[in-house]
Amino acid sequence: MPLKGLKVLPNPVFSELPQNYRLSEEQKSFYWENGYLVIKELIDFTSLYSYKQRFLQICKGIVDSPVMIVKEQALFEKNLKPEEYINKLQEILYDDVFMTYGEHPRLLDVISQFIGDDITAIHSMFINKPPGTARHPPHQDLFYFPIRPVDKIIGSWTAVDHVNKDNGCLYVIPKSHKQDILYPHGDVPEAGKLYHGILNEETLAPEHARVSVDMAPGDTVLLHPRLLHGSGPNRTQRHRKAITVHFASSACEYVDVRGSVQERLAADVQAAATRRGLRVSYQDIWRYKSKQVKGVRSNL
Ligand SMILES: O=C(O)CCC(=O)C(=O)O
Ligand SMILES: [Fe+2]
Repeated sequence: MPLKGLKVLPNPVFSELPQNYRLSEEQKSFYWENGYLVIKELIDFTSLYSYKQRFLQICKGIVDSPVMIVKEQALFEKNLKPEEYINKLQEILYDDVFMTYGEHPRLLDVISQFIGDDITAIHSMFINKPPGTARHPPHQDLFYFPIRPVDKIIGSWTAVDHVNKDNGCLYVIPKSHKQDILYPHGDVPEAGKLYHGILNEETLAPEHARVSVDMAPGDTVLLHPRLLHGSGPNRTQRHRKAITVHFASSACEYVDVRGSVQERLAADVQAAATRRGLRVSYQDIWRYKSKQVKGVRSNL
């Protein structure tokens, strides 16, 4: 019988590694110059293990969790086990176990060295990427966020499994965040309906400008929200698990995206909410799904 309602206590003690992490000047300037920064072994194995376990418990339906489950349709149609077709879990900030990532003291210490001590987590996912998953086309995360200023938003993506080119690791286009351009995004070939990518991607930097980010479990890459990045298909028999949260300074503001390239997505998201009987603005949706993780909540 499923143990619905089983309460799994979060593990607030991260004993394997120190709770703080001081960045060097070189690391900080690498981030601002290139739009990304890899930090080796930032997250401890106890935490990573608890995220893997939580994912499997959710797949098996033995715990209650408020996360949103996203399936890869082509894999779902093959009658596989849930962990072989569930591509990702969204909105993980209010899950008892996954929330320990967005509130991880060592990660927040790093984040505060870029955006200050008042931090709101705005977007969150656990990504499974099972064997056979399609590519995630090149995109800019800022396309999704009705929040500015851009330099006060930062993404954190931690490898839970080993990730390399074969199982669809991330790639980045270094320095692409430096141009003050937010590209139009939409449906693109081979990416299914799950992901938006930049339209006319052939006009972007050539393939060889892409830098693959191979990572071991616990390694973490920080991403500037305007940086062009994506990931390849998973061509192996291994999963490619990762956990990711975007953070913004709580002093950021919601902005009106009408008249911008973000307008259509905002209208689609709002229309979907309206169909479910929710009369809320796009900004309200972002307000509901975000969470204060450090300091004082002000504008967001
Ligand atoms: O994990 C991936 O493959 C890509 C994740 C990503 O860039 C995103 O969801 O915005
Ligand atoms: Fe992304």
